[in-house]
Amino acid sequence: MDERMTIKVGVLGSAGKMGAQTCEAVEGAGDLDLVARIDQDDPIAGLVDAGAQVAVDFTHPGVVMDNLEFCIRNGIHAVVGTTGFTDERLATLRSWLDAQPGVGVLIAPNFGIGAILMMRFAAQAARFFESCEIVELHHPGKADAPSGTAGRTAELIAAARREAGLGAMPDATRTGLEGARGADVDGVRVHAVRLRGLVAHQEVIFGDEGETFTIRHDSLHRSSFMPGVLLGVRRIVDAGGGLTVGLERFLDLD
Ligand SMILES: NC(=O)C1=CN([C@@H]2O[C@H](COP(=O)(O)OP(=O)(O)OC[C@H]3O[C@@H](n4cnc5c(N)ncnc54)[C@H](OP(=O)(O)O)[C@@H]3O)[C@@H](O)[C@H]2O)C=CC1
Ligand SMILES: O=C(O)C1=N[C@H](C(=O)O)C[C@H](O)C1
Repeated sequence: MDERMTIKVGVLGSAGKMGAQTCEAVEGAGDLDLVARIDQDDPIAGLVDAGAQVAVDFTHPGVVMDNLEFCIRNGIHAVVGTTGFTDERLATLRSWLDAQPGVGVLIAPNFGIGAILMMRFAAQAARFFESCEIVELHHPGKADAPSGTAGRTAELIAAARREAGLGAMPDATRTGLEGARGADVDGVRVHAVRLRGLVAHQEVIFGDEGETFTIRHDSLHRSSFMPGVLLGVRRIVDAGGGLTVGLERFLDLD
């Protein structure tokens, strides 16, 4: 490919588990050019010096907003896998992007194609079952719980239940140790497992009279996220600016 046609990519969190995998994937893509590796102690201005058009962020919920403020202000598109995006944070991003027309940001709770389908199928199934709980399972190096994916799945299920007119799920628990019933995310119970040997896994379990229905997704290696990351990089450049939440928006699922 003509070098002038390549997309110049910088990676934030480049020494981390996902950042390192992303650097390798970008270097292996003929249409992308890895121009900057930025980790904890490197100045983020390196993105501008290197002429990055797109920054991929796999850092930490505590620093990602500062990174995005910098990228947007400097006209650099961003593809973000880092977790921790509340409605309030998304509103802040929209206001920053309004001031920089043409700059695009993709926030993707999960880049795994199977994980996106899991979320989609869970939302479809939600209205047919009285009960639903989520079990997410990850490596013990994960800083946040529950996972961003589990939070997003719970929100999608809750929205589908509301639309179908379903009320609260049955649960007779009156006593118990704190945490035993997991976290309540929009009325959906989410349980987080942290275990050596795991990468990223999730089960969505539905139940009703006489039957259960389980949807399970397993990321067995971080390479599973890379086709989604590269797709996000390619699509954000032509997205016309603004905020996109969820890689499914680029997958033509409907
Ligand atoms: N959307 C998706 O599909 C996926 C999302 N994730 C999410 O991505 C995030 C990163 O995960 P993971 O790679 O496992 O985490 P790691 O802890 O392995 O990597 C994070 C890296 O970012 C570095 N870092 C911290 N602050 C900055 C900063 N200001 N600028 C640049 N780099 C910085 C860290 O340095 P130091 O260690 O010194 O702090 C570390 O090297 C998490 O939020 C995780 O949940 C993970 C997998 C898939
Ligand atoms: O930290 C991880 O590893 C992962 N984080 C994301 C999340 O919190 O949903 C995506 C995937 O589950 C891996």
